[in-house]
Amino acid sequence: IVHIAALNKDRKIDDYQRIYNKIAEKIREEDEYDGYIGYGPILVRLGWHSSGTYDKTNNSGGSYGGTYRFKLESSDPSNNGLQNAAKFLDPIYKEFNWISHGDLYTLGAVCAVQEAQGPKIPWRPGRVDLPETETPANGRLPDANNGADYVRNFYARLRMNDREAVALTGAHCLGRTHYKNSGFDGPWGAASNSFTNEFFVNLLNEQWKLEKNKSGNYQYDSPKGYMMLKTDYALIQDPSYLKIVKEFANDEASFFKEFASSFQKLLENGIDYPKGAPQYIFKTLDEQDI
Ligand code: HEM
Ligand SMILES: NC(=O)CCn1cnc2ccccc21
Repeated sequence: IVHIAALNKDRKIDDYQRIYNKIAEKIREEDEYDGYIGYGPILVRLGWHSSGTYDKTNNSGGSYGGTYRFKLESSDPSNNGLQNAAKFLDPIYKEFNWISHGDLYTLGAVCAVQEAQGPKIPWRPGRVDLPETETPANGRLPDANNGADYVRNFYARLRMNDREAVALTGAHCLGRTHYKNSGFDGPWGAASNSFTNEFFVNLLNEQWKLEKNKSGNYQYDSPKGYMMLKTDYALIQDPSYLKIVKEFANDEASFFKEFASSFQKLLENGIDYPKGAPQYIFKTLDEQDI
């Protein structure tokens, strides 16, 4: 399968910055969502899940076709709860319906990371809406009840190495798990809407206890009320992953650098960008004094 980015000569950076600002202002405005966490974390998850269906073996899935908009994909149990992110973006799509769904979902995730004081994520437009027939089957997104070998194999399908895998999972500094969505709960402690390296600091510094939760799933809990999935905890069980966790816990700048490149790679998996395709780095609201 080949997906070529469509170059749209009529649209320049300020067109996309306008959409970025609309999303950023709406995140700022609707701050009460999910116990005042806000919409940032779930917008990041929507961009990740619409990209995480990618399979390098046949270059299928991924963000290009915007197929999350079809029932088959949005009703995947792995996508429970993401409807809230899609509903958040609906009015913005109606106002700027010249943008493709794939570009909107990924732009929303980039905006959410940057507005949470995370790193700048370079972004390229050109995804093209594909028909429902192109929707990938359910089951391509990862299952949290697994260890390091599963995590390594899963990320390999997305062309990610150990360093990229650890960096990407660092996005679990944002938001929280919800029983009704995934059968995991917590953290009772501070769920965050700021993008930091805390996920790695917590992994190394907290005492973790494997517990069976009320849904019958196993998760690691800490005295401070933090939680980790088994796939999170795997990052300190595996020697190669552990080395990288320590680096990112001690050097937030190196985490930010690796996250930015890995997240752009994740959001662009499966897309061929022609020579001269534009790449944008958006300004935050703060940088524009908005
Ligand atoms: C092995 C890989 C991964 C597994 C098994 C996993 C699993 C999960 C689960 C079970 C939740 C809770 C969903 C809910 O109950 O609402 C969650 C939330 C989240 N995930 Fe992951 N995840 C993985 C990788 C990633 C990656 C690569 C990113 C982004 C780069 C990411 C970003 C997020 C965010 C931001 C949330 C919070 C959403 C919210 O607060 O509503 N995750 N993840
Ligand atoms: N600070 C916390 O205990 C929550 C961090 N956290 C750990 N694994 C997660 C998975 C999804 C969202 C937040 C997560």
